[in-house]
Amino acid sequence: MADDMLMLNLSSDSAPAFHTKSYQRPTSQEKWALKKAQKRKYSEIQKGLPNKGFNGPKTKDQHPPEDKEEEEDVPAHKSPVRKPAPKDAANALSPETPKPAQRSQAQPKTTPKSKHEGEHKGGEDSVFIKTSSLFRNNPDIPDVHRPAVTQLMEKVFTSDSFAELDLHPHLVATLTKVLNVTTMTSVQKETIPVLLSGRDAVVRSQTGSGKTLAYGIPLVQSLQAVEPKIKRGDGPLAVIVVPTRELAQQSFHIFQKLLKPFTWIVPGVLMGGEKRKAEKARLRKGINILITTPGRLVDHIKNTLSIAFSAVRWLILDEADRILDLGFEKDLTVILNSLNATGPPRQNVLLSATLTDGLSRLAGISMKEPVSIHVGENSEGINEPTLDHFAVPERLQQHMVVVPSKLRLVCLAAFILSKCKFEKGHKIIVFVSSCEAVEFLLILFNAVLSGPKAKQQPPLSFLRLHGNMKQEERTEVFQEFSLCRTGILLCTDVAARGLDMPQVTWIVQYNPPTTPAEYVHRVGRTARIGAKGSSLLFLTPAETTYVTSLANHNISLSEMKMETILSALMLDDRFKVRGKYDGKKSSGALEQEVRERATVLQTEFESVVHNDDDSVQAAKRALQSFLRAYTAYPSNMKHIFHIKALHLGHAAKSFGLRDAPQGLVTVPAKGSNKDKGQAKGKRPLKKLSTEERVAILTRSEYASGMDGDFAAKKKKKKNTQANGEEGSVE
Ligand SMILES: Nc1ncnc2c1ncn2[C@@H]1O[C@H](COP(=O)(O)OP(=O)(O)OP(=O)(O)O)[C@@H](O)[C@H]1O
Repeated sequence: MADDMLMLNLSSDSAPAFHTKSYQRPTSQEKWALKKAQKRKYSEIQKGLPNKGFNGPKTKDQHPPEDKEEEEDVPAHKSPVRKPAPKDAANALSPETPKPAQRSQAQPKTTPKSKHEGEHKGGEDSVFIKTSSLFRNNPDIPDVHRPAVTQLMEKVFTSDSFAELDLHPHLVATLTKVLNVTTMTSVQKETIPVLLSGRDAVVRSQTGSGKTLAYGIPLVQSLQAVEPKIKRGDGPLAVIVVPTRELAQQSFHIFQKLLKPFTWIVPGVLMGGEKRKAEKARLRKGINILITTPGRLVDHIKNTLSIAFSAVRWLILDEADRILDLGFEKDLTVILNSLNATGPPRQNVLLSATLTDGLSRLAGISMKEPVSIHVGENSEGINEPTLDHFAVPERLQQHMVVVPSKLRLVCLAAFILSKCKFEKGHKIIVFVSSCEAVEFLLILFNAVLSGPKAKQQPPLSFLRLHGNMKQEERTEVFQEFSLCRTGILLCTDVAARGLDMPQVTWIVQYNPPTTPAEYVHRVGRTARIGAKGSSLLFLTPAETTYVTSLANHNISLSEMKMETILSALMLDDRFKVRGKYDGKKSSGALEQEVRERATVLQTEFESVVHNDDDSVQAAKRALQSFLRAYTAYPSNMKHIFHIKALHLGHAAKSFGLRDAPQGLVTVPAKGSNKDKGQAKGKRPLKKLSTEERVAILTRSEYASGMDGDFAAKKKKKKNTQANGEEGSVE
């Protein structure tokens, strides 16, 4: 999520604490694993091998191996030598910031410099590695209650061909030759005749069932038949609103293909991140099928004189429930007011895999007796009337795993290794709750799982996609991941809706989504159009009732065991502690060895994070953004996801931090530069209602990528008006 909505003041005084008292000592095996990792790291450095990690000099908390000291898993507030850290994550979001003077007093206490500095002499190249016990002090993993669920089934394909419809022969030929489709999917069979008859429609069918062509085909059929022939100069006859830039691009490419035989109809796309001047020029020339993200369309409605809606006959809201959502409410009102002010009678179409009747009635789109098309039916073949029950693809295998916070990072890494290193042909999307966490994981995984030490040829390929990236990069990544056969995409919910990336085999939800609908869309990036696919949802022991919440929407998950996932580390000799596993050991010994290897991996992550101050700060930012996102669960989910239930120290561990950082706050330090820009009109997150928070987070994630920076726009507008350019934002 965009950083700018919060005012952060991440204190940098996070020198790892050295506890003088043990809270609970690691087991001898864990010590062994630690020693092994330390020894290896030390000898690597002695040999002059490059240190793994982010660039930058070694920090002063690197000490010779003889100085090593196992970091105990002492809850922050039990440390006898430092200023008490917040007991829980909720406190970490408290706006109380230690005053600089207080901080400097606290500093010597947190790092017993004198002791280590002495021993550090002559140890320029040496390293001190600490890791806390990963397998101690974790909450018990409860038995997960999985209520019986009748999964809704939707038949994807029919045996009916497009040729049976009353379509222009060139359109049918294009479907066959250019788009390689001959028989209709269920949603297409039900929707195309309705739309060809001129009716409004509310369409719901599972993800990856062909909804784009379900509205695209009748739209093109109807526009190509308009007499006299449509001219560019007629302007938009159809407006298609989608929530993200990538989806806008994807839909635009489909229309380019569909319109091949009808060259006089011009499609065009408007979206944030593109040059407005170029878009305005295209609008002036004429776009007949306008595909757009809401924010950018509003931008043009307000600022582009050449945009006119007098000819609009179609309004299509793809991913309609997202567009009607809190975050886009205002934009949609502006769009509808503008469309309603002028033009002929309009055909309105709303589509989504998770559209509920209530929502479509709320739309305020003055639909004329819309036809409800719901492809879903239950296993008895009866149409399901309760519309907050969602269908997921039949060949999607859904799993969940319960992982204590401290083990989340190693468990995710082990899962990725198991699929992408030890099995072949996997293409994975990992959903994470914030842009900062995506950035952080990308750097960390590239350093540890994919770096030269991984000795993997070709190396694991990690990509990332989120709303804070530049548009060119977003487009590049989207295309690259769409085309690649294997790889891992780390992303936020910006990639959750509508994107059709072929051959994705696994969807991992590292952070659970805020609504069951978002769950459905995320997992829907795999198992599309009748293909197989799998998904894995990470939950902490405190979050397992989420399974019941999903069951209430007819979503059923099977459980995967964390130990099974971690056991993939046995295949990777990089993490071995006591030599090659011979496969004849007892299950107890195996379990122990898996734990040791997990500890070695965590140690690697922590040493990368603590390699320099920049990376520590990146980890803290990621942690902070994770905590912030955690506050955004709606009130009906707070019994499952409550910030107060998080253990800050354990959460910090999942970001490779050895300690719970202090001073994570939501208001700026007085006098900071950020303060000046952000204090205006922006309140600390903590003071917002949950509804407002959800709206901001949703909007910031989706909109950060699509409607540009309104402040910048306003400023520019002022400048250009001063320069005599009427109404221009360019
Ligand atoms: N009749 C068809 N036969 C074969 N493939 C089809 C057919 N119609 C669409 N497809 C393909 O199915 C895939 C999914 O289509 P589409 O993206 O329109 O699904 P969707 O229902 O809109 O999914 P989501 O709900 O995730 O947005 C696309 O690759 C598309 O080319």
